[in-house]
Amino acid sequence: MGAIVVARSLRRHGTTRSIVVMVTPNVSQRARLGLEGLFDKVIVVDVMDSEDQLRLSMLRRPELGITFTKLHCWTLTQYSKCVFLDADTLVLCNVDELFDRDELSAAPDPGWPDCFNSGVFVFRPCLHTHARLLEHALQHGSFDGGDQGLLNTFFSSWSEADISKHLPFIYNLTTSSTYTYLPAFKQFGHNAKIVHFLGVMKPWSSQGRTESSQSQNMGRFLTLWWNEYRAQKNCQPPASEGEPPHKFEKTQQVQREGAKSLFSKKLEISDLLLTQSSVQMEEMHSMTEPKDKEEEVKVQEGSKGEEEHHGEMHTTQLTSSEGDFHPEEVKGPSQFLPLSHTPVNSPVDEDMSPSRGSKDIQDSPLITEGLDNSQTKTRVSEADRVREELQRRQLWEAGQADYMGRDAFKNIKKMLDCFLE
Ligand SMILES: O=c1ccn([C@@H]2O[C@H](COP(=O)(O)OP(=O)(O)O[C@H]3O[C@H](CO)[C@@H](O)[C@H](O)[C@H]3O)[C@@H](O)[C@H]2O)c(=O)[nH]1
Ligand SMILES: [Mn+2]
Repeated sequence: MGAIVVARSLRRHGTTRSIVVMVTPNVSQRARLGLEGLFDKVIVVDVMDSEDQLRLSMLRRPELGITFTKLHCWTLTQYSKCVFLDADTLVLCNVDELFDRDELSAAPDPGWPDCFNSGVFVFRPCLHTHARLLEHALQHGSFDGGDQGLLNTFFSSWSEADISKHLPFIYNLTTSSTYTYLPAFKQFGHNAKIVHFLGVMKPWSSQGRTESSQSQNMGRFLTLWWNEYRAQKNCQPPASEGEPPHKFEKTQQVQREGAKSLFSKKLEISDLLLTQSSVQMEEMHSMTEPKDKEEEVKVQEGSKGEEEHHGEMHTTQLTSSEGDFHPEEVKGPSQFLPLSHTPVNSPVDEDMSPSRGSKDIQDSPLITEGLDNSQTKTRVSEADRVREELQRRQLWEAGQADYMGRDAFKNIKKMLDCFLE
């Protein structure tokens, strides 16, 4: 879903460069066909995993080991220069000027601004660099277990050597900036060129609940993301079904029909996902609905550049560790909780321990029809609990922690102690 949005948003803003996606072999044929309708090229690469579980667990993101797969981008030597975009980015305007930069250009990471964030970066494919990167990985590993730690120690002069390699933050505006530095976000946020939904909560996993100060800020980007995703549904199908793959149909009304039926439908996106009630789907719809005309995304007629490659491209990566992605089965904002990602680093108290929050539910099947009443109740209440945790995390991330209650210092300390042990 992320990769689709990246491609669509690049095209919407008239990129003249080729758009390429790297996928791993476990991405289904069907999903690849969907991607082929949008990307100039779908390139299959092997999974590379740092398998550095210790460091990744420090980051609380064990799933990020496979981001080593990104390193394959240096093998795309049919292109002379590329811009890598994470699959959780959304392009807000034409950013082709990024190709004026040189390797390795990237924006600061908001968590440690002397490191660059590896969700958006300019690089030059080169087999020699690729080999050196792998060698570096073997010798030194990655200090955070993911590609970002590795790339930062490899391109270690980034923070000091050449200011032209520092991309402005607006090329990689991470969503956390709304609560880490809200006044700056208010002052400069409207200049954003690429939004990056960094962190455990992704647009496709969010419930779209943005009641806090985030609602006017990130909620807007979330709306744009969903509009872009839904617009896409009307502009394929893939080449094999007759339609020119890159011809977009004019204007798309946001599709609403069908969303309610999601509840009883077993979706195959991942067995880590849990459907939610149709009532909440309705809520989600109203949250993501454009609030005013300005926010409405208009789909312009456009076509993929016919020119041959200019030796440059945008690239993004998609891997899927679980099951197939069937775009056509998703009718609107998804109502899924990414259980593997659930309450990672929000403060924990007795009732909210990660084991209760994720493991139990991970083990339970999807909510489906045909369960007897008591079973249904148990599972629904489990779903409620996970939902509650997710809401709590969102409030926490929006700077609205319940400091007097469950997010009290003693609970935070307990979690830190547990983490440090
Ligand atoms: O199952 C997965 C997981 C990741 N990815 C790709 O890898 C990227 C990075 O993962 P993401 O969840 O976006 O990581 P972030 O939350 O952005 O975390 C940070 O840390 C990661 C690990 O170092 C870096 O890759 C990111 O660029 C950096 O922003 C994704 O966008 C995808 O392109 C997949 O394709 N499939
Ligand atoms: Mn990312």
